[in-house]
Amino acid sequence: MTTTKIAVLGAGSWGSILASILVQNGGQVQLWTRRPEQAAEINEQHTNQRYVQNYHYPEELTATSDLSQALAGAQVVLFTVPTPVVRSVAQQVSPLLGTGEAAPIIVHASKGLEQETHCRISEILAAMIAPEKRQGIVVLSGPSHAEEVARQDLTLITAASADLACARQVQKLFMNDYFRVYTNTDVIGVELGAAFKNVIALGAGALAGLGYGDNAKAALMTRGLAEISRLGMALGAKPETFIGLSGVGDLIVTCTSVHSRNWRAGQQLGQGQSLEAVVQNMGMVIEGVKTCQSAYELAQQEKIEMPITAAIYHVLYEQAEIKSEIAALMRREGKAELSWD
Ligand SMILES: NC(=O)C1=CN([C@@H]2O[C@H](COP(=O)(O)OP(=O)(O)OC[C@H]3O[C@@H](n4cnc5c(N)ncnc54)[C@H](O)[C@@H]3O)[C@@H](O)[C@H]2O)C=CC1
Ligand SMILES: O=C(CO)COP(=O)(O)O
Repeated sequence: MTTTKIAVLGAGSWGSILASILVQNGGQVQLWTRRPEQAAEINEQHTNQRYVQNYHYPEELTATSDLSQALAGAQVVLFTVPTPVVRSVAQQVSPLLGTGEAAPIIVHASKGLEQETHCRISEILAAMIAPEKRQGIVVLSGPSHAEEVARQDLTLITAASADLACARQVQKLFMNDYFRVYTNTDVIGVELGAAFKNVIALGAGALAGLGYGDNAKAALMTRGLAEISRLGMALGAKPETFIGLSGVGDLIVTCTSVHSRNWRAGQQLGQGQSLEAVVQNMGMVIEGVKTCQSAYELAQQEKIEMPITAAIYHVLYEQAEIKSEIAALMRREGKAELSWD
């Protein structure tokens, strides 16, 4: 069996742990970071303390701050940088890729929408990387906190692509005894479920920060899923995707886990901290904050009712009080639960 050469771009918590799985599965991985000192820490100490504490990376994993070195001969290029920088990283990557037979499969594992354009990540990648420089674009998504994957807890995710053969190749690269991958062809549904669940997780954290209990959490998740599905379907997603791993699966994990940065950010907002302080102190990406604006604007554009998303938008962008937003949600006129009733 030939070894697959893989470039992983972004050495934060998710990129570094995905790189670790790929090495454990026999891949030849180059992990790219902008910061030479982080590459040195990974190569020499086999740690990445700022992002994943107390974890020893496989010694075969090599990191580099030289993008052309990371991409040299790569058959698979995995983007794991935060949504706001995907476009600029793809712009740097594109001139360094081979064409035709030498073109790699492009994979991404980021969960957000570009704030200004509302683009999904695969749309950004398709715009920035010419068709002759890629075999296909695959999205990896599902309930998967890096901290738990690091300790080899059982994790199931989805590899979605319009090109099923590419999704199957990526599935094969990642599958092992603790990491199981399903394929899906609904790229829109998988990407939108991943992006919008982060917004709802901010709300779940805020409820926890204010001391609300499990009833409120379950209500928010259920009605949040209804909003995600409504907007997702208006934007071309298949409804069944939202009851899959990248939909309700990821919504559950992000709304209930202390590992979630979005949930923790919401909790801190609920406890009265300012958004600026929360973002500053997290030191890692909180995708839901920017994606909330895109979701809010898309809902208005598509004329889709998304009261929970709108309430979170009012808190994040219009300095609304969380408690008054909750009161307004509870006082909305009575509705049928299902839109077809
Ligand atoms: N952490 C997790 O458990 C999971 C994260 N994700 C998604 O993966 C994406 C990345 O998340 P994390 O790794 O957790 O974020 P992180 O905040 O831990 O790390 C982000 C990394 O991107 C790098 N970066 C930032 N700006 C950059 C730029 N302009 N050029 C190059 N590198 C840059 C940072 O230096 C850092 O190494 C997000 O979209 C997130 O939603 C998806 C599943 C699980
Ligand atoms: O997407 C995730 C788990 O599936 C990670 O969520 P956070 O970005 O909120 O930590």
